[in-house]
Amino acid sequence: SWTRKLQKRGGAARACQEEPSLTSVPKAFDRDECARILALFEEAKEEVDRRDAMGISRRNRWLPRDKWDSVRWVVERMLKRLPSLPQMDAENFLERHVEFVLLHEFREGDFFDWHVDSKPDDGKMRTQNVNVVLSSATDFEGGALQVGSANASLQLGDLHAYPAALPHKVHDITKGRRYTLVVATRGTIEGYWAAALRDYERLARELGEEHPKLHWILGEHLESIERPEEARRAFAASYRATPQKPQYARKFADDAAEKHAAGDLRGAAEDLGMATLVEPDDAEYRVDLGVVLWRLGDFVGAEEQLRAALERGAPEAAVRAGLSLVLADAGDARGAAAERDRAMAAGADDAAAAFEALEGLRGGGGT
Ligand SMILES: O=C(O)CCC(=O)C(=O)O
Ligand SMILES: [Fe+2]
Repeated sequence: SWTRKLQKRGGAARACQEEPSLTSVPKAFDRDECARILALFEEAKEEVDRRDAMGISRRNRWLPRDKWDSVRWVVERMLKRLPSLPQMDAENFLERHVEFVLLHEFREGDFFDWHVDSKPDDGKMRTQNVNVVLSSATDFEGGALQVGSANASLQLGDLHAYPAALPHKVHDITKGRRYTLVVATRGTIEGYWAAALRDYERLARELGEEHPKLHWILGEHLESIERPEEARRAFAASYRATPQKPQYARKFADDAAEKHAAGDLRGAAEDLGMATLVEPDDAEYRVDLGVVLWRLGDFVGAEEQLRAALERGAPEAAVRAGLSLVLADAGDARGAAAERDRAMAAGADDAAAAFEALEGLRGGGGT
């Protein structure tokens, strides 16, 4: 199935041109119009939305559906200025293509970390986000709206549209208040998810080292389209890009040790696989993974990990002892003998101890 996946990927036509991601119309609404839009929400209930784990801190006011007639003129303007939206009259558009109409308020200290508002399997078919800036640039500080790698302009009345599936974030607001109108639209656009995946891959590549969450978003997407191996790599890249990377790797290795002790070899191999992806240069995790793969009967994988461990400075006598057992089990008696000799030459006592410990594991017991 691996090769099939790879073929599918390689064979897919690649767009040679990047999708337009953020469309901006400066001053699409004048000062009075912005005030009128704000006033539409005067009676709406204020909801404090604080979800730390998701990087959300803001206030929401939802426009109830029975008040949607009052934003028809706003939607009309959007349709006129954004020709890429499905064109029809505003009433129909609201009826068919609008999921919700929302006012965002960000106060000092608020933020909205990297996220996407659309997933292929969420059943919502949310496509474009349409935002109107309802505060003057002098009313607040910070709060940049970053859409992919671009920053949207934040002048009063500016109109922005971008794919809901394109990672975006509102940077920390350091002063004042920042209001935006959010109109969530849905539709069916051919190629939407293919374009989204290209964006995820590009952003992970270009910004991922500074913004680990972009790898995470890519990983979740790959998971949802059933590409679990690639998803794991993306999650590992996310851990790798954080300052806590050694702790994450250690945690995976510790979990693996527990699973190994409990006889869950597959679980242990998976966790150690993550540890080696998060800390590719760590010799110890490779030794552990090599041993688990050997016990699982994956001799090719085991040899690969043990040799990689040697290259990264793992204790030679013990690791060559392991290699010798792996090669013996793989049916390579000559290779096994050669590694045994090298192990003994590197340190007879250490080699003997390693042989004993590993032979103990081989009995199928060990625990
Ligand atoms: O700038 C804003 O408040 C909008 C940000 C956002 O995440 C959205 O509209 O989906
Ligand atoms: Fe969003």
